[in-house]
Amino acid sequence: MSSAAAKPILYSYFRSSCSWRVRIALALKGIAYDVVPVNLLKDGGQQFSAEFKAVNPMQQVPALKIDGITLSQSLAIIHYLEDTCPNPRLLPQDLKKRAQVRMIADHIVSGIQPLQNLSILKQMGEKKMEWAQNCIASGFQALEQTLQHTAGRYCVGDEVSMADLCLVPQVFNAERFKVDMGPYPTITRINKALLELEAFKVSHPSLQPDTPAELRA
Ligand SMILES: O=C(O)/C=C\C(=O)CC(=O)CC(=O)O
Repeated sequence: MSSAAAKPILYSYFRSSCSWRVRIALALKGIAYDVVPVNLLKDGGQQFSAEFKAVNPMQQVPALKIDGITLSQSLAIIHYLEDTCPNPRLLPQDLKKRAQVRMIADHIVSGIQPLQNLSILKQMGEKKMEWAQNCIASGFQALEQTLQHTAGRYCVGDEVSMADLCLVPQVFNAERFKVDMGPYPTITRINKALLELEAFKVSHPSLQPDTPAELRA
């Protein structure tokens, strides 16, 4: 069998929001894969090991070995899955809606999550919680307003899109960092609707092979 036919391998950490985005895409598209867990806290962070650096020089999860290449950066991975496995589609056909999906995804992926990721929080010491709350809250204020124009049942209209794959893991982080979700009724409603879908359930941080027993669903 050629490497192109091998099952993809996802390097993942159960509660990494970026890993979860990719797990949702794989689940929605029905792509079977094996998980190699990378524990971001253990041994000073397994992402910094020489072994993992050889897989992903960026020393971050997720990374996906697929079709003979190794990809990192969750949205680049999701776009590859979209290009190679277009059903169900995660980008709307309508070009304006498509741009709105990308706008929302980028807002979360570039404008919120990197400000509250592990490497930044480590440098915040005691201010960690407050910092994460402020970054997520200011990002969500903008997102709430944006969604009031774009949302149907989901972030953009009534079809699940890449924006939704970014939203749900970011709300999980917000809850983890005890952000008051009161001011974001649209975000809360869409998150709830998405969590009813099977692909969002099976990929949830509480159900992963590396989820610690005390956090398992
Ligand atoms: O505290 C830990 O268990 C370690 C890391 C994470 O969960 C992942 C992140 O860096 C946050 C994120 O996904 O945005």
